[in-house]
Amino acid sequence: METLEQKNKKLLICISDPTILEFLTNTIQTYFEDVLDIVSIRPSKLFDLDFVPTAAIISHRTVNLVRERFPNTTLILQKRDLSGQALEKVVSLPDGSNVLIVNQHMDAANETIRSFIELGINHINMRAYAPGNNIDTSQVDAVIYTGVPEDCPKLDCPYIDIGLRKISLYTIIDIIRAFDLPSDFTKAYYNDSIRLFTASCYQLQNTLEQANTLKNNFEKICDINNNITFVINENDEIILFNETANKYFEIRDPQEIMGMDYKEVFRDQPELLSYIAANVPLTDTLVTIENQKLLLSSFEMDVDKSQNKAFTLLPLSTLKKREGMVRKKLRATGFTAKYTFDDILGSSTLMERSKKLAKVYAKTEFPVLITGESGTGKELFAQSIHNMSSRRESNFVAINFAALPETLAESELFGYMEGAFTGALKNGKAGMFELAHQGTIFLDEIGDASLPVQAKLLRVLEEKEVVRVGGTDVIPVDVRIICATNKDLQAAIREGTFREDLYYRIKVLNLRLQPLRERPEDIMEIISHLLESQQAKALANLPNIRDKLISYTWPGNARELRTAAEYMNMLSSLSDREEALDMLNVYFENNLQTDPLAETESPAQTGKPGREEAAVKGDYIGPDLIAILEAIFRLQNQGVTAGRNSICKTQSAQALQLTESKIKSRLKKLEAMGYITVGKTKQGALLTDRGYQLLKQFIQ
Ligand SMILES: Nc1ncnc2c1ncn2[C@@H]1O[C@H](COP(=O)(O)OP(=O)(O)OP(=O)(O)O)[C@@H](O)[C@H]1O
Repeated sequence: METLEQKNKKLLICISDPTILEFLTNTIQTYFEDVLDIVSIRPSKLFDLDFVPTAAIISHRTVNLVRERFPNTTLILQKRDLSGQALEKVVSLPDGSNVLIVNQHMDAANETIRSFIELGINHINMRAYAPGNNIDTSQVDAVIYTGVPEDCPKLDCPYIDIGLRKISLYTIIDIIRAFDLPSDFTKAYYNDSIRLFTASCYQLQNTLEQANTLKNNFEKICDINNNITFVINENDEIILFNETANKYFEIRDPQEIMGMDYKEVFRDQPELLSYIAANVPLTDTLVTIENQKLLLSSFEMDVDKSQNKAFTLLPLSTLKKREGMVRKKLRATGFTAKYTFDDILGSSTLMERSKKLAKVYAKTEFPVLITGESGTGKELFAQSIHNMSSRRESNFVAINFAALPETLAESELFGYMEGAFTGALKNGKAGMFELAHQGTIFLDEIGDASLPVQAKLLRVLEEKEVVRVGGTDVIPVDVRIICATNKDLQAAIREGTFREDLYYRIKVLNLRLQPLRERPEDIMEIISHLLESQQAKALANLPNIRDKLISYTWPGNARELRTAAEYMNMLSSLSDREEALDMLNVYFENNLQTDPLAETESPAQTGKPGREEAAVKGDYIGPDLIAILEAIFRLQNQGVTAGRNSICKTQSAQALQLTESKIKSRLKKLEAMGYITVGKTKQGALLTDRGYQLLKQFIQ
């Protein structure tokens, strides 16, 4: 046996792949050519050698041959590493890609696969390939080769050259050991290989980066909702303190408090300290920190067996701001009144009077009941009243009882709690009354509300608070009520389908909108506004068309007028004028037949001193005259003499700011019109029958 001293300096390199053989030989020579006698050969030349090398660098393919030829020689299995760049290319392949690893020899290709796996590359499916090796290449997404493109099969996919791989540090160390060389020899190689080492850590580095990104994201998420957030671990140490918390507690160096005991950090906040120390679940618990009220909540964080606890603090002032913003958003999503009095067309005496009265109502907080046939503009008026009221900045929430199924009415109006019924939304839902808080709720077609719903509505109007379906908490609501109906509510009360007590609650102020047939002057004004072109306007003004429009009874009122206007707009675009006229006449014949009922109901036939009559005569009956008539009526009923002074003190006169001198002139006017008599003595003003009939039309 050779002793250590007797060792020769011969290092054999025996590899089948000529490219790798040359590459390995060059690399090993770079480091050892001064101290070792390096011989490199292909396996076929093995038996030509006439010396026994101390060590031999071999591959998986040549190991048996060399062992057989030189049984006492130290065998060093060549190991190579990948460069960082090569690794990056491989790592960036999409997950699950089918990849061919190509080398001139299968064992070398397999060795590359082994090194990839050792380096933690496991997101791709790798198969070895060498020229002449018959394997299925139909499902290949990428080909990886080592410097020799000729070895690769011709496929339609990306080719990645990872170049010749560097010799591994282990191989260098094995050579040093085999020849008992001083360890200094590793130094030169170490400098080079440190880069390789970094590459080998590529995956680890990536994972660390991902973890860091996740941590940063988490901290950002904690900041997004602007809640003060901090996390404490089981040793009472602060392990997270978000940006909002830093600002709120005025922490100059956030890093400094990481790992600090929370009792130290919050030493000046005894109330907060006691809540944290109590170790009980907290949900929106009210705490005071430096005279400011905040809501404190705690959350157990059962992550990876840790017993961390997160806390959030939300100042009430922030909560209020958010509530305001949510309300604004709700308004933006549909709870808005878009119409104002300027959108209400018609300047007939009756329409002017309705607008005047409604504008006065807008200044008050009283409930308004708007009555009138379908399409007379009840909702238009309701929206305009809201928009002129002090509540215009808040929601206008409209609910139509004719379209609201009985089963949904309660939950829609008053909201519900989570789990109140099958299909109830998680976290429950606010009802229309809550959404209208500080604004106006418009209860359209109130005459269609069922008796049980009427009972609940009455309760809300009286108590000014709601309780959600399935809940117990009482929620105060500050809402102005405007109701509308085209039904005769007094008849409904007689029939027992409408509650009398509710009727008096909602009808504090009454606005009766007249149908178009009672104010024919408005027809042409509204229709001309809706006609888009000059041709359409000219068409409408043709004498026979105009007569038809005015004499028609318009049971659908302005809504029907809109439809007629749309039809006329469409016809006016026809180039053949005669044809347009014919079609219009057909439309009138089919649709606009004078309603015989309306004619028998006309004021002339009923003998009533109707508003139409008054308007035609030029006797304008403004809201001030009606208010005075109403005041006289009420005083008369109370047995009080209706003089200037007593009328002036009534609610209706005060709402219109009528002075005694104004009242005096109006009393004269009413007397001249035959609606009142004014006694010369203490008797005061008295309603005539005519005056009573007129007033009845305004006050149901
Ligand atoms: N004076 C008016 N000027 C302009 N448009 C009007 C006028 N009156 C009503 N309209 C229009 O007619 C249509 C019906 O109006 P609105 O919905 O306010 O009537 P309504 O009395 O509430 O009807 P319904 O009782 O059927 O609900 C709307 O398109 C409205 O803009």
